[in-house]
Amino acid sequence: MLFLPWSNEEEDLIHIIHEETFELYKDLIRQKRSEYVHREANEFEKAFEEHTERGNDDDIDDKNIEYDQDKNEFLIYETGNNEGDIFVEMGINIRTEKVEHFNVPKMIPDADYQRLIRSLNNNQRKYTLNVMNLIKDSDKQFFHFINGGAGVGKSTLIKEVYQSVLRFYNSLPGSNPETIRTAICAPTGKAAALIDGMTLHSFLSLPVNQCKHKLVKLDSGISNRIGVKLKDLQLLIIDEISMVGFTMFQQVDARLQQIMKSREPFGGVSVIVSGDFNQLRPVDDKYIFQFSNSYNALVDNPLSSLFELFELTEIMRQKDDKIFAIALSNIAKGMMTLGDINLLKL
Ligand SMILES: Nc1ncnc2c1ncn2[C@@H]1O[C@H](COP(=O)(O)OP(=O)(O)OP(=O)(O)O)[C@@H](O)[C@H]1O
Repeated sequence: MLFLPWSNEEEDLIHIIHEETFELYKDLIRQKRSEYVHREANEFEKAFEEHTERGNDDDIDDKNIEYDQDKNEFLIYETGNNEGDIFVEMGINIRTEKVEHFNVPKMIPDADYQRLIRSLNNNQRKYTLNVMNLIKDSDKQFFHFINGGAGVGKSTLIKEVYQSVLRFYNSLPGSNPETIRTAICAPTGKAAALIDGMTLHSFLSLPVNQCKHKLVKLDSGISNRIGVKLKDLQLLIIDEISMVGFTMFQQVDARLQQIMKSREPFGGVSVIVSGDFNQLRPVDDKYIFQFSNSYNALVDNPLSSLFELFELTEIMRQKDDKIFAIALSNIAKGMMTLGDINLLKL
């Protein structure tokens, strides 16, 4: 009935005998439905499961990233925090007129910033000072990985670091607040919204379809326009890194090299990544770092070997949330207590 055209809600939809109306218009309903529903929900689930199983069976050939010129797969997204191009995701080959859009970094009000800084715990504070010293005192590129279980304050920390770095850059004489010198991103729209950032796809115009393992080279005009916007980029912060797969991480590296016109890793841009590898894993891809249960990195990715590890351990969530976060952390370590089991049974 969803697909039956109507003009008066009361007469056409509410005060009717549904079975009779359906019988009367079933051909039209089926025809309209077929225009919108191409696959049933359970078919999607089945396809997704099959795809995941296949992905697990044969590991991705990471060397197989190709660079080619296929403009349809590569679009500059119109809005900040979207997940990508809906037409491309649906496999519809429509060229829509696009304009690149960057969220110009926004400083939070002074009072909020001071409150944020004052609320930091010791480790968060130490880490911030470390980053600020690196930013202020040298041009040396750095790569950090902030690791820690659920609720230890990783997102809070990177939001604060981003604000601190932004303030520093904006305080430099002659600085242009419209210039993007630091950016904060996440792999999904939801995660990006939580940190007031952009998706990696939007920010770096990455291809939506990760399965093809192709990074399409930017059209030179687009590349130049992005290059102008990002030419001063010095620090990229990425949250929820566990959801960024091996392939996507390489694409971030390649895209930054292309935009910054530099063969240095990540185009010479410093990178801070933050996440918990016991939480969500990448869709249809393997982790960028491989971890054993004891959190030791078994480095099999040249990019991951660049990263210095920083751990946050103190769970910052309040009351009930904190108990839940501890239970999650125990599960991740394979050390569940009876209390944890009972909590999850409720
Ligand atoms: N220093 C702090 N003082 C007080 N509360 C804090 C502090 N750091 C973080 N929090 C609070 O703890 C909670 C968890 O923080 P946050 O979301 O930053 O953790 P996370 O490690 O990113 O968690 P997850 O991995 O589950 O996303 C939030 O409610 C946050 O406001």
